[in-house]
Amino acid sequence: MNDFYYTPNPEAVHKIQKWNFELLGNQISFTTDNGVFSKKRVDYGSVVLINAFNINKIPAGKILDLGCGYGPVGIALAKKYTERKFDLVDVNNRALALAENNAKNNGVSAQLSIYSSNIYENVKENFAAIIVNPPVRAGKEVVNNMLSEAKEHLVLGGTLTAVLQKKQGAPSAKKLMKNTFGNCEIIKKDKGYYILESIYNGK
Ligand SMILES: C[S@@+](CC[C@H](N)C(=O)[O-])C[C@H]1O[C@@H](n2cnc3c(N)ncnc32)[C@H](O)[C@@H]1O
Repeated sequence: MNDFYYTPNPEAVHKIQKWNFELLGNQISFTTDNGVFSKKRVDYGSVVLINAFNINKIPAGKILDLGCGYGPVGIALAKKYTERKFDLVDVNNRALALAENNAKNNGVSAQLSIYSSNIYENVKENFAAIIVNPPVRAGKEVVNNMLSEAKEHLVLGGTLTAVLQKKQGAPSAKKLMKNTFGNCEIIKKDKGYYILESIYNGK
């Protein structure tokens, strides 16, 4: 059975769960299901990522939540930064339907465009920031493409912010980001999770 969270149509038997989680000072209600990533609580790496992301560092413009799952990153940021617009994309249709529903239930639908995309395939704009908790289980090629192709989808001064565990490839991801952008900083380390950030400076 296809029970992977990183495929378009997971076949896992549905098991809807509803719970609340506080992110950036807001109580957010989530509905999740089998066949999506981190269905019982917001992934710790995503929490560290959301908290480390600095909106004051980025230019004006939209933000891309790449591999949005059921939507915790984009929804938490939209709830806090009400003046911003976001695109949320994922390859998993079950996760996308949950993200739509979660956006509606938390009153942020108007700020979000949620659509299917295999990495950047259907992403047609350039963003002020791309934020990603990459699908390590989907393999290195997907993760590396998410990081290295980000450059083609950022406006000048835009940032790529990614979370990876040290033991799941953060050091090599840092090298890749440095090679691609000419810069990469570890902006936060927490329990083995590294938050990596590169700025697109036109080179
Ligand atoms: C580690 S999860 C993070 C999910 C969500 N951002 C969160 O914080 O819970 C990575 C996400 O990337 C998605 N993904 C996997 N392969 C993808 C691809 N080729 N293109 C777009 N998204 C993909 C998965 O379906 C999954 O939802």
